[in-house]
Amino acid sequence: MSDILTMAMPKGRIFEEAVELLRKAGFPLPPEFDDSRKLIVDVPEANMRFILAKPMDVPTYVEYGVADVGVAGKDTMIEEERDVYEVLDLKISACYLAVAGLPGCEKKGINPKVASKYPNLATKYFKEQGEQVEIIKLNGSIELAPLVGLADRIVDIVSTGRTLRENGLVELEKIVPITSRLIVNPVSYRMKDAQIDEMVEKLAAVVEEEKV
Ligand SMILES: Nc1ncnc2c1ncn2[C@@H]1O[C@H](COP(=O)(O)OP(=O)(O)OP(=O)(O)O)[C@@H](O)[C@H]1O
Ligand SMILES: O=P(O)(O)OC[C@H]1O[C@H](OP(=O)(O)OP(=O)(O)O)[C@H](O)[C@@H]1O
Repeated sequence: MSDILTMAMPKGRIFEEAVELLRKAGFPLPPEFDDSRKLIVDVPEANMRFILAKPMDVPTYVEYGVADVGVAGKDTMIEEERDVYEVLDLKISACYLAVAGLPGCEKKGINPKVASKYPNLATKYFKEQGEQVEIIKLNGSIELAPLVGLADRIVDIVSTGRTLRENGLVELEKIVPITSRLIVNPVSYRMKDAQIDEMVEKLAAVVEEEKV
């Protein structure tokens, strides 16, 4: 009998799509899984334990090895720069990161303010662009910042573009496309290689099938 495999799952919007993908790949996740408030769910039928974390924290749980594998948005991977392997693009929860602001905001003066939930990513991006900016870290409702004069521009996720549109903001530059990834702790990959390879193969087959 092989060891139990612990998987860190992001709560919130990625969760549902990730669960669907796992079920399609043949992992027998019980119906209670879908709307439980439990943070640790054992699935003995799959020889797995699931831990439910805040999306931005998934790479941390995997880096420290309390989870062998995890599902993480590419945005969190770029922001957190954790020491984990990214083994598969699950192609779920697609969106992108962009710079946005009020029309005309790109002409603002020296050291403009940029609000974001992704301070490391935003710092790196503007450095690469050769532009000096002041980053203001916010935790949500990023689009509010330029509307009330807290920031000149924002770096945030865009999906349908509805939040930008309904707040009179315009997209200035696309930074990077985002999807969720299967990530693995490097030590777990050595110790539980057969189990993890099997999981990657099963999920990769479903991702391939789902391709349009
Ligand atoms: N429209 C979208 N807005 C935000 N994130 C999206 C969107 N579409 C896909 N994602 C993915 O979902 C992840 C965020 O999920 P979610 O919004 O549930 O968590 P959160 O940012 O912690 O939200 P909250 O703080 O509101 O709980 C992002 O890391 C990104 O990879
Ligand atoms: O392009 P759209 O389809 O409008 O999606 C993008 C919006 O969704 C996310 O916010 P979320 O709903 O997670 O709330 P938050 O601002 O509190 O993070 C993101 O930060 C944008 O605000």
